[in-house]
Amino acid sequence: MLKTLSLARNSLRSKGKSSYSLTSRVLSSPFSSKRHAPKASEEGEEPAPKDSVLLYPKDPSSTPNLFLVQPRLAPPKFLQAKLNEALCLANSLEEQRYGYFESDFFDKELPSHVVVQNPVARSSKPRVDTYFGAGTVDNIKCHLNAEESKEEVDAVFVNAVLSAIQQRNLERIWEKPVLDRVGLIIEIFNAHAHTKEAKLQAELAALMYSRSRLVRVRGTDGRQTFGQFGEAEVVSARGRAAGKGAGFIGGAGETELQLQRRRISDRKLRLLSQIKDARRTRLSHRAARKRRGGLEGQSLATIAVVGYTNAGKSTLTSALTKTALYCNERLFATLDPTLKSAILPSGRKVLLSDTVGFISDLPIQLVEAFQSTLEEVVEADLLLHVVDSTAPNIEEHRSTVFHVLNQIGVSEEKLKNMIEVWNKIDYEEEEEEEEEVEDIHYLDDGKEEEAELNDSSKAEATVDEEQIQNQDDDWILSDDENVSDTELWKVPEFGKLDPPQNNEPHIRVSALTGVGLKELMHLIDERLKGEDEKVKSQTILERNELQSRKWRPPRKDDEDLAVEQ
Ligand SMILES: Nc1nc2c(ncn2[C@@H]2O[C@H](COP(=O)(O)OP(=O)(O)OP(=O)(O)O)[C@@H](O)[C@H]2O)c(=O)[nH]1
Ligand SMILES: [Mg+2]
Repeated sequence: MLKTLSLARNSLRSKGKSSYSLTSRVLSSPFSSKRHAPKASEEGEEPAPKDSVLLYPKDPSSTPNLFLVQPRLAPPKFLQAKLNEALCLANSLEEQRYGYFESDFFDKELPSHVVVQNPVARSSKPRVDTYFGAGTVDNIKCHLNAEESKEEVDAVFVNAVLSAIQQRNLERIWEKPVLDRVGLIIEIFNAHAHTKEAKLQAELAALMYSRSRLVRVRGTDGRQTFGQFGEAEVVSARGRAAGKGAGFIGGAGETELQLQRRRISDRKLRLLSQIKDARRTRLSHRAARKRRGGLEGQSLATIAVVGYTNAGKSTLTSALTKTALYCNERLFATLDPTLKSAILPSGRKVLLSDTVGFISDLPIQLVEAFQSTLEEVVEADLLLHVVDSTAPNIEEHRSTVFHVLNQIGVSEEKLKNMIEVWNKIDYEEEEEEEEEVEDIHYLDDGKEEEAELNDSSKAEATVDEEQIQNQDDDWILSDDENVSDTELWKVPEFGKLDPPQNNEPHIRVSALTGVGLKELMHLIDERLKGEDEKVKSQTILERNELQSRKWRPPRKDDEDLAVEQ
C-alpha cells in the first residue's frame, strides 16, 4: 500500500493507530471550541449557535478516526495524487498542544478509505440529494459497517464539495457525521491556527461554512424539520416583524433556523470587527518595519513565499533566512504569515514572508476569510512560487496557486515577475508504475454503475425535488445575503489567467540540502534590481510628463467643449 502512495514519502507511514474519537459539529469541536467559541458569559454575547459544529469530540485529547471516500478520477496517476492528498488531509486534523503535535505524522496509520464511482465524471451532474448514486451510497454503508466491526469510525470524509442537503442526507443514511473537503480543511485551519488573527479568520471561515449547512429537511412523517436528526422546529419568542411595523400578521415568531442564522450573523459581525483591529495592528507594525528596517539609503523589500500546501515554503524560508520556522509534513502547518530577514549577495537586506499554503477546490469564501493574512502577498515586492517538483499533478498545483493569487488581487505584472522555484529536487523519484494503483480499494464495479444509470431518476432520499426547488424562496435564503446555499460554497471556475505553459522552472532547489539556494539568492537580487529600475524610470517619466505639461491658453475646441458641458 505505502509503495503506491507517492506522497507517503513526505507524509504517511503505516504503524499503530491512535485511539481517535469524535462526535459533534465546527464551533464546539475539540479543534475550535476551546480556543474560538464565544463564551456564553461574555456581556451581550449569545451562546454559540447550536448545531453549527462539524465534528463530534468524544475524547478531546485524541484525533478523529476518519473513513475516507474518494471519488474515482482518471488517469490513475491523478487519482493516486488526489487520494494521497486526501489521506494527508485526514491525518493532518490534529490540534497542537503546547506548541507541538503529540503524535508523529509518520507513525499514523493510513485512514481506511475506498474509491467509488465519481458522479461528476460519469454524468457531469451529481445527484442533488445524495451526491452519489443509490448503489454507491449503499455500498459505502456496507463498507462502513465492516469497518465499524473492526474499529469505531468517528466520521466519514468525502473528498468532494457537498451541498448542505447532500451532506445531511448522507449523514442520515450512513448514521455518521459527514465532512466534505471544505469542512475538513476548515477544521484543520481551526486546529492549526496560532495567532489571534489566524484564529479569528479560521473561526470566521467555520462560521460561514456552518451557516451554509443550516437546512430544513422533510422528516419521516412528511413534516418540515430542522437539525441533524430532524428534530422538530422550535419557534423563539422573538417576533420576526418586531420593529418593522407589520404587527402580528407579519410573522408569528422567529423559527429555529432564523434564530441560528441571526446568531451566526451577529457573531460574524463581531469577528469581522476583531479581524479589522488585528489587521490594523499588523499594518502599523509593517509600516514601522519598512521605515526602520532597510540598510542605509535602501528601501526594505518584502518577498512573499507562496505555493501549494506542503510544497516546502517554510523549509525554504528557513534555509534562506537561516532561521528555524515551523515545518511539518501535515498539510496547512503554517497559517500565520511570518516575516524573517535575509541579506542578499549584493548586501541588500530583504524580508521574506512565509505564508499559508493553497489547495485545489478551495471555495472563494475560504480565501476571503484569509484575505487579511493574504494581504502580505498582495503587498509584497516580489513573489517566490515554491512548487513541489515531486508532485504527480504538478500542473494542477501550479494553476491552483496562480488562480488563488489572481483571486486575491495580485497584479498581472507581479505574476509575470514571480520566480518559480521547483523544490525537493533531492528526492529521487522512484519509478512508480501506474499498475500499482490496483492496491487502492475500489468499491464499485461495472454492474453497480449500470444499475445506477438506470436508476438515477428515482428519488430515494429524504429530500424531494420540489423541496430543493423551493429552497431559494423559503429557507436557504438568509435575511442579510441574497444568495443561495449552492452559491455560497461553490468552487469558483478557474480564472482567465493561467500559469505559463512551459514546464521549465526558473530555478530548481532543495530547501532541505541547500542545493541551488545561492543561485536563488542571486536571482532574487537581480529581480529586485530590475524592479528598482522600473520604478526609477517610471518616476522619471512621470516627472518629465509633469514638467512638459506647461500652461497654455485655452483653444477654441476646449472652449466649445466647456460650453457643451
Ligand atoms: N526531500 C525534501 N523534503 C522537503 C524539502 N523541502 C521541504 N521538505 C519536506 O516537505 C514537508 C513540508 O515542508 P514545509 O516547509 O512545512 O511545507 P510548507 O509549504 O510550508 O507547508 P504548509 O505550511 O503546510 O503549507 C516537510 O516534511 C519538509 O521536511 C526538500 O527540499 N526536500
Ligand atoms: Mg509552512
